[in-house]
Amino acid sequence: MKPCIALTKGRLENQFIEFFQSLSYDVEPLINKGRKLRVETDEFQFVFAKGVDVTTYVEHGIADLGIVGEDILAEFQPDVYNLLPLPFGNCRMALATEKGKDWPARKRRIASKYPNITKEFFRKKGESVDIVKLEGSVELAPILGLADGIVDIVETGNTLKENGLVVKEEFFEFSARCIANRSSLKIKRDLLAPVIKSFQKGEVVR
Ligand SMILES: Nc1ncnc2c1ncn2[C@@H]1O[C@H](COP(=O)(O)OP(=O)(O)OP(=O)(O)O)[C@@H](O)[C@H]1O
Ligand SMILES: O=P(O)(O)OC[C@H]1O[C@H](OP(=O)(O)OP(=O)(O)O)[C@H](O)[C@@H]1O
Repeated sequence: MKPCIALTKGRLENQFIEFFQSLSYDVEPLINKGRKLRVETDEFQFVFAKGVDVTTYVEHGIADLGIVGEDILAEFQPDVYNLLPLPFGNCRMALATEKGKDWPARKRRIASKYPNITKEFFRKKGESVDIVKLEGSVELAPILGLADGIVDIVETGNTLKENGLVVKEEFFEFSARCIANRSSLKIKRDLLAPVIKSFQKGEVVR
C-alpha cells in the first residue's frame, strides 16, 4: 500500500510540487491532475484539500502525512505530529492598522480569519479585544470601519500597502510544515522514513 499524503490546495500546492520534483520524485500525475482530488504517483497517493481539512484527514489516519501552513496548526491545534518545516510558504502573522490613524484608547475591535491566534496574541499582552471573524479580504475591515485593526498573513506586504494599512507588530514567522498521523509514524515507519528523510534534506526552492 502506497503512503497517502494530503496536500493543501492553492498556494502551497505548486510550491510543494516544485519542491517534490527537486527531490527527484515523480510529479507528472500531480501536474496533470486536472480537477481530480485523488492522484497516484509511482510511490504515493495524494489527496488535495483545504488546509484545515488536510489536518482532519491526517488526524483521522486517512492520510499518513500532510502538507499544511503552520498558521493552520496554530489556529486549529489538531492532534497530529508536527514533523518538520518545509522550505516554502514563508509568511508572517501581523497586527496591522490603517496608516496614519490613531490606535484608539478604548477596547479595540480586531478582524481576522484567525480568531484563536488573535485571542492568544492579545491574551499574552494582557489586553481584552473584540474579535470579528472574517473569511477573507480582511484588509477591508479597518477601511470600512468594521474594525480598528486586523490580524492576518503578510507575505510580500503588497495587500496591506495597496489598501493603506501598515504593520503595527509582526509576531509569528512561519512556513509550510509536514505533519504526520501519530500511529502511521509507528506502524508505517519503514514506508515513511525515506520520504521524511528526503524532506529534511530538501533545498530551498525559491
Ligand atoms: N500570501 C499568502 N497569503 C495567505 N496564505 C499564504 C500566503 N503565502 C503562503 N500562504 C500559506 O498558504 C496556505 C494556503 O493559503 P491559500 O490562500 O491558498 O488558501 P486559503 O487561505 O484556504 O484561501 P482560499 O479560501 O482562498 O482557498 C496558508 O494557510 C498559508 O500557510
Ligand atoms: O503580503 P501579501 O503578499 O500581499 O499576501 C497577503 C495576503 O494574501 C492573503 O490573502 P488571500 O490572497 O489568500 O485572499 P483572502 O483575502 O481571500 O484570504 C492574506 O490574507 C493577505 O491578504
